[in-house]
Amino acid sequence: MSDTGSNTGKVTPYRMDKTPSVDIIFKDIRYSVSTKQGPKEILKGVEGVCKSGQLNAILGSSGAGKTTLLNILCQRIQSTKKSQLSGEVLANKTPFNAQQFNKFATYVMQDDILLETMTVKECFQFAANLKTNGTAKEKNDRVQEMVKQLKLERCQNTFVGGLFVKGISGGERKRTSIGYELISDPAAIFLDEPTSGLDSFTAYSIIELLRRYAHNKNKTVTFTIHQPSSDIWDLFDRVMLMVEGRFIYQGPGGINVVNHFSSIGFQCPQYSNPADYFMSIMHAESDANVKSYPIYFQGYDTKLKSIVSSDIQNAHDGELPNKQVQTSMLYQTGQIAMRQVRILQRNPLIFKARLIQSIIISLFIGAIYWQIPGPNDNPSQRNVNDKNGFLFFWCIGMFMMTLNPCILTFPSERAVFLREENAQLYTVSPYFFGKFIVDAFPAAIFPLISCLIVYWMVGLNDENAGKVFFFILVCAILGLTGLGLGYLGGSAFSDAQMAIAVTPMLLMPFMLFAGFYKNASDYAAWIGWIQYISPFKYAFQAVTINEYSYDGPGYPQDPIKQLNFDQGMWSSLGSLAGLFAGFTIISFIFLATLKKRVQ
Ligand SMILES: Nc1ncnc2c1ncn2[C@@H]1O[C@H](COP(=O)(O)OP(=O)(O)OP(=O)(O)O)[C@@H](O)[C@H]1O
Repeated sequence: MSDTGSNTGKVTPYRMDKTPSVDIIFKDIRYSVSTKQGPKEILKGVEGVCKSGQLNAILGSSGAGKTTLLNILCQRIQSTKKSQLSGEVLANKTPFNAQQFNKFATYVMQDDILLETMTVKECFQFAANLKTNGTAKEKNDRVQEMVKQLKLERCQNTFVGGLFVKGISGGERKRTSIGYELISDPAAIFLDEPTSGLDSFTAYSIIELLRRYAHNKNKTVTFTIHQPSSDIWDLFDRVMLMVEGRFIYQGPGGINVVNHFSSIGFQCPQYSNPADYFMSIMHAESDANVKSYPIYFQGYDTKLKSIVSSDIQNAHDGELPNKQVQTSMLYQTGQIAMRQVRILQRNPLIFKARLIQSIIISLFIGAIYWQIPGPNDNPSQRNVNDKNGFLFFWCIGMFMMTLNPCILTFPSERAVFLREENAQLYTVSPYFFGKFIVDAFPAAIFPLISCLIVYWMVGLNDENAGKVFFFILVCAILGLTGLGLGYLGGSAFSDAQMAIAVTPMLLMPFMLFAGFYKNASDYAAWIGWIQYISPFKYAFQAVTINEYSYDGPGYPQDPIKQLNFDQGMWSSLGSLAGLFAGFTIISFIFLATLKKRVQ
C-alpha cells in the first residue's frame, strides 16, 4: 500500500497516518485439550514477539499448532472445561482481552465470510460506516481508497457471490475480506492462512500488499501460511517455524533462517525454495524428521532462545492506539436494515422465487379446491371435509413459505453475524431488530398475495370485508411465526446442517396436535399439552371459526362444534400472536448466546 497518493496526486490523511508501534509479545503459552485418548498438549510453552512494521509469518508442519497460537494471540481461545490455557499475551507489554483487542487489532479468518449478494464496494462501505469516524464523504473516500489500494476497481460493483449467486474470484474475495478489516486502519492485523486456495501469483500479490501495509504504515502483520513460494518467502521480515507445539526457529526471515539450520547440520540445497526445504524437514509424517526434532529444539534453545528473550525485553511499551468507533444502536439498526433490504431485493431465493412460488402454488391450490359449496349452496358433509382440508393445508403452507427460506439463508448470514459481532461492528439487538424488521415484510406480504389469489377461487366466506381481512391477518401472523421459528432453528443449533434437519421435524407434532388429524378433545391428557404450543392449532382454529360463522342457512352439522375447538377466533389469533412473540424472544436469546456456544 503506497503512501504516494491517489490518481489526482492528492495525499489523503488516511494514507499518511502512521500508527504508533504495537508489538505483540507472548510468554510461556501452554495449551492442552482433553480428548478421548487423554489430554493433548498442543502448545508447549512457546514465547516470542510479533513486531510492528514487520511481516511476521508463522509456518510449520500440519498440526503443529500455528492456528491455535494465532487464535490465542487474538484472544479467541480461552480456558474451558475441556481445554486449559496458560501464559501471557501482551500488546506493548500490556495485557488485553478480546474486547480490547478489537480496539487496536483485527483478525481475518481463513474462510472469507461475506454476504454473497453484496458488492465489493458495499462490503467496504458497510465496514466503513460502522468502523470509522468522519463524514459520509470521508467514509466514501476511504472506501474508494481501499478499492484502489487492493486493486479491486474492476470488480468493485460485482457481487461477492457464493452458492446461489455468481461472483468475484477467490483472490478478489480474499482481498475483499482483508480490505473489510483494513478499512478501520488497525494497528495490528492477524490472518489465518491468507493465501490458502490461491494461485501463486495471487498469493504473492496478497502477501506483498500486507507487506506494504506493515512497512508503510508501521503496522504489525502476523499470519500463518502453508507452502509459500520462494518469492513469498523472501518477503517475510520475521519467521516463526513450529513443530509439535514448539518453535524450532524464530527471528529474521530469508537467509537468516537458512544460516541457522545449516549451523545445526541442515543445509538447504542451493537452488531449492527454502520454504519447501524447511517444510520437508518439518513434516511429522517422516520418521527421519521426527528423529531430528530434538536437534531442532536444541538448536533453538542454544542459539535463538536468548535472542527471542531479549527481543521480548526490548519490545515496545507505549500506549495502545484505539481505532474503535462507537455508533448508536439506532444507527447500527438502520445500517443492518438497509443491508437486509439489499439482500432481500437481490437474493433470488428469497424474493423472486418466493413471489413466483406464492402465485403458482396459490393458483394450483385454488384450482384443486375450486368453489367448494358454502352455506348458501346446500353443502354436504363432504364439502365441509374438503373445506377443512383446504384450511388446514393452507395454514401449513403459509407457515412453511416463510420458515423454509429462513432456514436456508439464516445459517450463512449467521456466520457473517458472528464475525461482525465478534469484531464489534454492532451488538446483538441492532442486528436482530434490523434484520427482523426487513424480513418481516416478505413474511407478511407473501401470505397477503397468496390469500388474495386463493380466497375467491376456493369460495371462502366473503360475507363481509372483515372476514377476508381476518383470514389474511391470521395468515400474515402465521407467516411471521414461521419466521420466528426459523430464527430459532437457525440460532439454537450451532451447526447449520443440524438446524436444517431438525427444525422441520419439530413441525410434525405441531401438525398432529392442530385439531385436524385428530379431534381436539380426543388427545390423551399426558401429551395433549403439545396443542398449546402448536401455531397450526391456533391458526386453524381462527380461520375455521371465521369461515363457519355467518348469517343464513346452515351446514348439515355445525362444523365448529364438530371440531371441538376450545377458543374463539380472536382469542385464537391472540394466542398465535403470543406464540410468534415467544418464538421471536427465544430466538433472540439464543442468538445472544450463540457466540459463547459456537466457541
Ligand atoms: N479443540 C481441540 N480439540 C482437539 N484437538 C485440537 C483442538 N484444537 C486443535 N487441536 C489439534 O491440535 C493440533 C494443532 O491444531 P492447529 O489447527 O493449531 O494446527 P495447524 O498447525 O494450524 O495445522 P494445519 O496447518 O494443518 O491447519 C492439531 O492436531 C489439531 O487437531
